[in-house]
Amino acid sequence: TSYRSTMEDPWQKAYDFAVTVARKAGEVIRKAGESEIKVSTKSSTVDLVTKTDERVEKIIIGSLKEEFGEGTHCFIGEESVAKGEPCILTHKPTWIIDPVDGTTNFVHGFPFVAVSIAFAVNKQLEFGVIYSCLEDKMYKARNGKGAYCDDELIQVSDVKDINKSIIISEHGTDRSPEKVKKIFSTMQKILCIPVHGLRGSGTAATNMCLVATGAVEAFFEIGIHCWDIAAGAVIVKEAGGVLLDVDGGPFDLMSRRMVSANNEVIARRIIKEIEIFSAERDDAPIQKK
Ligand SMILES: O=P(O)(O)O[C@H]1[C@H](O)[C@@H](O)[C@H](O)[C@H](O)[C@@H]1O
Ligand SMILES: [Mg+2]
Repeated sequence: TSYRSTMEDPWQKAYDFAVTVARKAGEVIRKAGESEIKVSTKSSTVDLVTKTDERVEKIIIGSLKEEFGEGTHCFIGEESVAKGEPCILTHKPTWIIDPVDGTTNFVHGFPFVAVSIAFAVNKQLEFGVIYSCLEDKMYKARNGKGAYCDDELIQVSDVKDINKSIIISEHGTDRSPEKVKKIFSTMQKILCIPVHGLRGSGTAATNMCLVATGAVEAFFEIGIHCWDIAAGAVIVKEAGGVLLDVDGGPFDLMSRRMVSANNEVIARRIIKEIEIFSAERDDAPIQKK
């Protein structure tokens, strides 16, 4: 089935609502950061989760269900998937949510924490909203309508010379020595091209906003999940940037890997240096126990 609305601008209401919900969620996160944070772990001892992640996801999904009806819209949320909900993108209108992107930052008071909400229909991303709640910056973009930070149009940098670039990557939460070795080997090669600098904010969502505003030229990572990058993908694209797979092929939201850049020249130059390692797809069938 293909989902279409008869209205001229079918998803404007959903887009506006997402901005309101993201702001509300960010306020909850900001307040929660003022008191003691209780930390648990998920896939590894450095994959952190807090009560706030779970609470904020419930608030976001609860508000969206109330507004758009249960049944008709689908939801992929980081904490719901952690609890066993499916992570499969269908043609149905689907919300892809990371309630707290940068949970480690949140726990430590490192000032980059974002709420990421994206919306896809017929497997195409329609819009993305990222609220960097400690900086109080609202990033948003709708397919074909430009990208904004606090209502100001944003644009990627026009640097084409890799020697004049800043590149972002992250280490992720899988610390198996072979993977860490590849991550650092890639970083070493990029640093020695040389580039002006290597950075990392600790959240994929914020990193993609930094590409979109032109503060950096590219952000790439293997091991991220669809909820980390779905909203950012629309924002980067609408700011004039490009998205590619780490092997140079087309970007695949569920593949756990991505290069986002200001242009294809920079993206392909980075791709030449990336040492690829495996990460199981987000939509891989769940292993029967
Ligand atoms: O788990 P949260 O939602 O904080 O998200 C992840 C970040 O977005 C990654 O870039 C980053 O590399 C980490 O994998 C981190 O887990
Ligand atoms: Mg995340």
